[in-house]
Amino acid sequence: MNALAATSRNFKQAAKLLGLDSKLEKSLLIPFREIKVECTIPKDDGTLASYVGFRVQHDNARGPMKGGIRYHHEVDPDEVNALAQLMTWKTAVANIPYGGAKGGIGCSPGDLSISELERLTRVFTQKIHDLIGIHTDVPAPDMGTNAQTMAWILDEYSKFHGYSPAVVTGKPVDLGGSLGRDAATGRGVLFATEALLAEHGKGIAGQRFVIQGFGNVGSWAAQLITEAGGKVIAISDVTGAVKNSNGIDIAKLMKHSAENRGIKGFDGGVINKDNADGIKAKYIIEAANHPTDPEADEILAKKGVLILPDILANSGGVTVSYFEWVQNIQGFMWDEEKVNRELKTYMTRAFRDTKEMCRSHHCDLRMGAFTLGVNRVARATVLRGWEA
Ligand SMILES: NC(=O)C1=CN([C@@H]2O[C@H](COP(=O)(O)OP(=O)(O)OC[C@H]3O[C@@H](n4cnc5c(N)ncnc54)[C@H](O)[C@@H]3O)[C@@H](O)[C@H]2O)C=CC1
Ligand SMILES: O=C(O)CCC(=O)C(=O)O
Repeated sequence: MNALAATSRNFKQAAKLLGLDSKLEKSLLIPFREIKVECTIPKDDGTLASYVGFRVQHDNARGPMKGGIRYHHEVDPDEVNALAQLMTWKTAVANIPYGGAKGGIGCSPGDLSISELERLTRVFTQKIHDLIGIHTDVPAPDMGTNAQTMAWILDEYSKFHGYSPAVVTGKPVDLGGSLGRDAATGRGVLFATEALLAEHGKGIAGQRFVIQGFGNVGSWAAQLITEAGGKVIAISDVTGAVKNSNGIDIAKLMKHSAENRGIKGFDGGVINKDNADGIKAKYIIEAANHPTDPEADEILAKKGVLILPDILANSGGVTVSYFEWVQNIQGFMWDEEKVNRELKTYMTRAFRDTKEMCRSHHCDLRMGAFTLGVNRVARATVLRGWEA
């Protein structure tokens, strides 16, 4: 099942549990705006190369649309649509005043030089600058993009609209980025995992963890879990996997990964209906977006595996993006301790609110988070008089 079909299926199930009116359900599902642009750049060797860039703005009932920009060869309209929709429910689960959006460019960032990436980012920004903005749509990093990408977007956007640091989040601290944003998604994963384990009378210390992906989110999660006393016994990325039942030395692996552009030697794979049955974990924390097929969800539920869903587990990134945007608008910088303290408050609250929906709708954590998010967006939509 493709990402959009799976996300829409989860949404429809939540709408049914909430008893939403069919017209409202339809209007919540259809994206506000879908943008597709051609981005042609001169390569370093003088030849021209064309790429397709997307930005899907899914919903703005609760505030400006918010979501990352992904550079990956598999980026396509369906995937960006699904990820934009997930952002709408995620910002509502986190209870931050945003809607949802997502963007991407179909490219292999590892095959482009830094100056080619800069030209591509600037051309993409030129094509979409009139459709994003501080109170309209605020991009951030996602897979294949980082703080430097945000700095280029900020600079290009500012040429058209004047200096506007709040137009992107996840930017370098020197340009108004928030302290703690780099680690925020991984730290939020730690806080959400602590909240889940506490429900079962457990803590991070002494637990064994397996992590798929070792970029921004995976490496920070590994580092913070280790600091909290957890044992990370296996990690995979696109280049391979490492395993050590005594616990992997994360600092050494980070150095190796930076020097070798990944962990080599093993083919990674996502969770799907073919491998879900082989999973022995008791808990799955979805630090990535949409890593589990609905078919795999069903298999894992039968096996009694508890899944902490993406729109809750990885909401720490967009939550600190919100703190960054607030700091930019106020022109006042928070210290890192305050960022991390507030993040913990937001993550714990999101977990508690999700559990409350699980209890009142007799559903699992994924449906708890979906009903929570969808209900908040539905209420805002009705209050604004948009449902008819
Ligand atoms: N960066 C952020 O703040 C947030 C990211 N996310 C999600 O987290 C996930 C990771 O994002 P980032 O860490 O930012 O990206 P990144 O580009 O920094 O790292 C991605 C990592 O995933 C690995 N990977 C890709 N395909 C894989 C596969 N099939 N098996 C094993 N590993 C694989 C890559 O080798 C790399 O280590 C994405 O799904 C993203 O949408 C969610 C919330 C916020
Ligand atoms: O920080 C943000 O605004 C968005 C992060 C993101 O793309 C995500 O949560 O999937």
